[in-house]
Amino acid sequence: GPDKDVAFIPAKKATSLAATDPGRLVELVKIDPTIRLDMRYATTNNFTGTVLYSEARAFLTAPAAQAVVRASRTARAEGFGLTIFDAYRPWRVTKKLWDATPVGPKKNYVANPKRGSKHNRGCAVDLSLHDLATGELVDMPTGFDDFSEKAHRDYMGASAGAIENRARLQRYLEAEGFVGLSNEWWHFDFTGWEKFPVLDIPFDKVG
Ligand SMILES: C[C@@H](N)C(=O)N[C@H](C)C(=O)O
Ligand SMILES: [Zn+2]
Repeated sequence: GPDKDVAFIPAKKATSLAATDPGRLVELVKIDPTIRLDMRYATTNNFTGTVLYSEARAFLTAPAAQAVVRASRTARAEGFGLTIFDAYRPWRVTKKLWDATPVGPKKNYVANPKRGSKHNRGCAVDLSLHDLATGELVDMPTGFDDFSEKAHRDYMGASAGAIENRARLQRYLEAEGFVGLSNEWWHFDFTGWEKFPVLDIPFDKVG
């Protein structure tokens, strides 16, 4: 598990999240069926090249999930949909991602399992936008999990369209209480994440 001072709910305590607990994980598509999933860690199409999730499902704590739904509504009104790459991530998967990342600068793009990831708390989301008219993902400065400086939120070497789309995504999420991670244009943390424990509940035990 993570460091002793990190509040941690291991897999065997999965039932300790009551239905009324604000930290209870909510499945995004159940509260907004228009949200599209491209859960990359449920496929080999991710930086590890291995399947890390047995199911392609996106969960967040209730307040974070509701905030994503509000962002989705604003996006849709302007002709865009949300495509989710990752949301709640069990702690054991953060451990695997960390171990799969070589020592060096790429470690800056993955949370250290000793502290846990905000994804483990159901309070971080990785996502992009698709164009509702064409169904295509919009142009962004990089693909998901590009661990280079081109992924930085302030990287200005991308096309004007990609920079505009990155700003649009940031505007939708920041209006609803998320803060963008400086290194990764696709990653947003929900304000107040400190109040939620690091979880290691597998998807099939979330309920
Ligand atoms: C691995 C990448 N998708 C990611 O989520 N990075 C942040 C820093 C994390 O692991 O929490
Ligand atoms: Zn992330």
